[in-house]
Amino acid sequence: MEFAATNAWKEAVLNRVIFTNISDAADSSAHDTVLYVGEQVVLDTLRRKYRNLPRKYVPLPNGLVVVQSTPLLSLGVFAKRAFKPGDVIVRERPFLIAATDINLDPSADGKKVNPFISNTVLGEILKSAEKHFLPPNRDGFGALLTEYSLNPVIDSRKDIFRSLYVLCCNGFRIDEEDFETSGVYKEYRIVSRVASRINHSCSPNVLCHFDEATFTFNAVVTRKIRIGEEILMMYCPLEFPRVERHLWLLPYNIDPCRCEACERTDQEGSTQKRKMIRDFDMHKVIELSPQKALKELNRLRNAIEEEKLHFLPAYPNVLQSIGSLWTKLGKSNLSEDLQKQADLYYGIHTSSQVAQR
Ligand SMILES: C[S@@+](CC[C@H](N)C(=O)[O-])C[C@H]1O[C@@H](n2cnc3c(N)ncnc32)[C@H](O)[C@@H]1O
Repeated sequence: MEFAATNAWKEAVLNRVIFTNISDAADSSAHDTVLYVGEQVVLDTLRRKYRNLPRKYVPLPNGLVVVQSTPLLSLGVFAKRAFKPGDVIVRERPFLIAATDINLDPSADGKKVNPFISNTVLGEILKSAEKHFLPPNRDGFGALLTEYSLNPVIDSRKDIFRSLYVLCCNGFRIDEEDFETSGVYKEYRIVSRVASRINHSCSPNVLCHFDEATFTFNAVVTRKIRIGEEILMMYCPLEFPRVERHLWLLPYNIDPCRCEACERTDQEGSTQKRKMIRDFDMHKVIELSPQKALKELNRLRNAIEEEKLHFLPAYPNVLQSIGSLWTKLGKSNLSEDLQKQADLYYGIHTSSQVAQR
């Protein structure tokens, strides 16, 4: 259902779009001066949970990554040095957080009812919202709409759809539970300068999360990254064969996925491994003899490592289980390293409320 975009209505929704008016170049003293135009409910709820919101954050040193052209499509983010699992490679405050699922009906005077506002209305709102941006953020936001995302429909109504398209294509989704708001919001999308350029891979090397307390977006390394390698995240669940992944990826304008895992010739082998990872039953393993259990767990571990799916929560579980079995078999020396590695990956997960595209 389309709503007439009355001014009052637009105003009501505009108040539900958050801007972090801080430039990327800001030094730490400037973090106190973050100015939010708009939604108070979110901030008030978060303030009850965290004192001094938004907290200062420790910016990463400059020059860890660079945005440049990628064989995948248009631009991507690349490592300027080597990284190891657990390293934070991107940390930044988004310059836009917008509710993309808003339960408001203009005819009901801004109170509840219809689940979605129309794209035209949201597009118009975002367009007017841009006026509030600091100049560097406005430029950063504008630069996100590169030729890769233009299509005839967008092109013909560029003025309205431009911002909306950036939000959909370059934004990360964070759900209501991440914000712990009660009330009207179900979903937000956040847009930032570097992270919004991170492309998708079916064998990703970072896990992304949004940290509420500092209002920062973070990308944590999940497997070794070489200098010059592209930083890649997942846009969809990955324990599925290529055909299924490609269906998941269509809404992200990825058709087809050109990542290393999808370009590999041995798709049959990959499909078998991913199915095994998806269907693996840890409970059944417990019933096996230690030797048999070890064999099964090592099969799972190898499949995860060969498919480069180290980000999966199952990975530290399997490392820890193999370690416990070695201890049981009297070889605690073998289990120590595994436990260390498992702890590292548990750490990566607990710090990560995963942000999705
Ligand atoms: C969030 S943007 C990533 C940055 C984008 N490449 C740019 O130049 O701004 C997502 C878009 O990048 C492209 N993309 C990302 N990962 C891809 C992949 N694995 N294969 C093909 N295209 C991809 C798609 O067009 C997708 O809609």
